[in-house]
Amino acid sequence: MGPAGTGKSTYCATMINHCQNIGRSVHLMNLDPAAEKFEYSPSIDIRDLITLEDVMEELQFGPNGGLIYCLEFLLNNMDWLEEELGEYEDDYLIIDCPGQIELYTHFPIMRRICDCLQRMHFRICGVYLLESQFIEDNSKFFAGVMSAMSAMISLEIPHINVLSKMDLLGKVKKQELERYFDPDPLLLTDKANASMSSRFHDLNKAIVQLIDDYNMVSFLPLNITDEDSITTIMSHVDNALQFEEDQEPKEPKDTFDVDYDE
Ligand SMILES: Nc1nc2c(ncn2[C@@H]2O[C@H](COP(=O)(O)OP(=O)(O)OP(=O)(O)O)[C@@H](O)[C@H]2O)c(=O)[nH]1
Repeated sequence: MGPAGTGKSTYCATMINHCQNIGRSVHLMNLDPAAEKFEYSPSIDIRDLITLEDVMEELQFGPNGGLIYCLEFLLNNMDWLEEELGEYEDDYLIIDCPGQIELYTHFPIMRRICDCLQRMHFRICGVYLLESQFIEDNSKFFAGVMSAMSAMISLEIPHINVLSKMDLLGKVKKQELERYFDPDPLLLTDKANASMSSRFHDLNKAIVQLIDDYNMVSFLPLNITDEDSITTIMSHVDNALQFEEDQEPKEPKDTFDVDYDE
């Protein structure tokens, strides 16, 4: 998951490549009805069920409304997904999600998709990508972290934050960068305060406190050409999936239905 253009499809391709190299059986599932091309062709593809282009053309929806419609359509046709998933019981699926963050933050759509997958006994781990450039601007970083936190809270699945496109961060000093991998909340607040009017200092402090309470300020760096960073992310995903396996089986909560026409 993650905002548009943050590198989700590239992440998926990198991870699939890595999994294939270490001999894991892995497949790509595409949940973006507007996706155009992939490095690996998806084994399961929402576009086989519905495409954004068709919805926009036939129902005269705009791109965002159309996307919501497509995912609602998927939710109303989960037997299609169940059938597609039938043959992948013991394999890893990497799910490439759309970049509209409202799907994770306030629409319950992704939550309901996760609930359905859990009912089918899949264990799920969320990986949320933010671009490394976010750390060059503190307020941008806060906004990104809060969108990641919002996704974590609404999906209620193990959640890993990843900083993508690390190769583009040439100019940032190493020590400054490390601050974001295991950040000190006080330093983050000071840095934000330094560039903002004193009117916002209490707000900055409260935000940093909140994101620190949820342990959301920690990020794993992803450099797609660096095997170590890929292996580290993979091992966090493995730990999260193992954690899920060790939990008592739980009946996922039913989320409320929303009438989008209204
Ligand atoms: N330099 C650099 N570019 C990257 C990296 N990852 C992705 N990109 C580029 O960023 C652009 C967007 O990458 P995608 O992987 O398509 O991003 P996405 O999040 O799937 O995009 P949407 O599905 O449109 O939201 C592409 O031009 C990629 O080549 C990276 O690690 N480094």
